[in-house]
Amino acid sequence: MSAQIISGKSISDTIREEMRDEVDQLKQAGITPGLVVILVGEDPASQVYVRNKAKACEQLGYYSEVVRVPAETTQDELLELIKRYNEQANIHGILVQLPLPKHIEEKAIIDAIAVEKDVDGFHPESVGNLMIGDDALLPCTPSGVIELLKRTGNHPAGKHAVVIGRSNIVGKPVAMLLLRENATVTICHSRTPNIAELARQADILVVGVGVPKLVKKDWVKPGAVVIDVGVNRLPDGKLCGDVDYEDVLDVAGWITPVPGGVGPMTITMLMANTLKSAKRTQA
Ligand SMILES: Nc1nc(=O)c2c([nH]1)NC[C@@H]1CN(c3ccc(C(=O)N[C@@H](CCC(=O)O)C(=O)O)cc3)C=[N+]21
Ligand SMILES: [Mg+2]
Repeated sequence: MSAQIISGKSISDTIREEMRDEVDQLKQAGITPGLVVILVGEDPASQVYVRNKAKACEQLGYYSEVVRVPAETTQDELLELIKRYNEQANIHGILVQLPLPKHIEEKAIIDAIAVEKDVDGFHPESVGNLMIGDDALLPCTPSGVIELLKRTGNHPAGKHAVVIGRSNIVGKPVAMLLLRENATVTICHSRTPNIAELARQADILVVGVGVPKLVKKDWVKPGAVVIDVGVNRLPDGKLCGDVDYEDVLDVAGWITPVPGGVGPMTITMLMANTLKSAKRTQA
């Protein structure tokens, strides 16, 4: 038996279609959702994401700006730029593409973004609200993962979810969202001695560590749902996940491909967050 492929591309298209009415209504009320993406330096991988985000904005009729500043931009200059967009009423979401050049402290930048425009969900106040279950803009990749699960009928409630990775942008928030959905959650990381054994107990396995093809078929329980958050650029230019897709395909019950899995969902959730933020400005 071969796993069912979870098409993030197609689910993403569905969600964007579902959003269209809401966007149009808001625009008729005089509010066009606006997103600014700030790109520091010339990282070629970042360029692709930025282009995909701009495309999604165009498709949904958002106002979008892409601000490209040189890699030598100082922290103060970047803070000044953020301050400007914090105050700009036609902008509802601010995304500063990470990682930043070494001379800029990421925390200072994230902290400076107005929490109501924090469409990445990386601000400490957004993270805190997620943790206590209050209303918040949720981080895009983790909320995309939850959407993929729910929309394929793989509801997390009562399941054992194993998360490999503990980053602030993927592992920790996705674990918290799975918990909120009533899964039992295990978080594994580089110092976990028996990762394969724990992974094999997962009904839902979420992997986001940045190690190409780390997860092999003997890490996966037959029939499990495998969500691959990895986006690794191989030397040949091809994109590859943290899961050995070919190897895992005939043991998993469900699997996300890379590309075409979690990636498009990240962008769609960014669009959803921007819409949510824009709607909140309505009287
Ligand atoms: N502040 C910030 N927020 C982010 O959300 C953020 C970031 N910084 N830095 C970089 C990572 C990475 N990321 C991706 C988004 C979309 C795809 C995506 O659309 N991937 C497509 C293919 C893209 C391609 O072909 O290269 C896919 O998987 O099918 C991938 C990766 C957002 N990130
Ligand atoms: Mg994001």
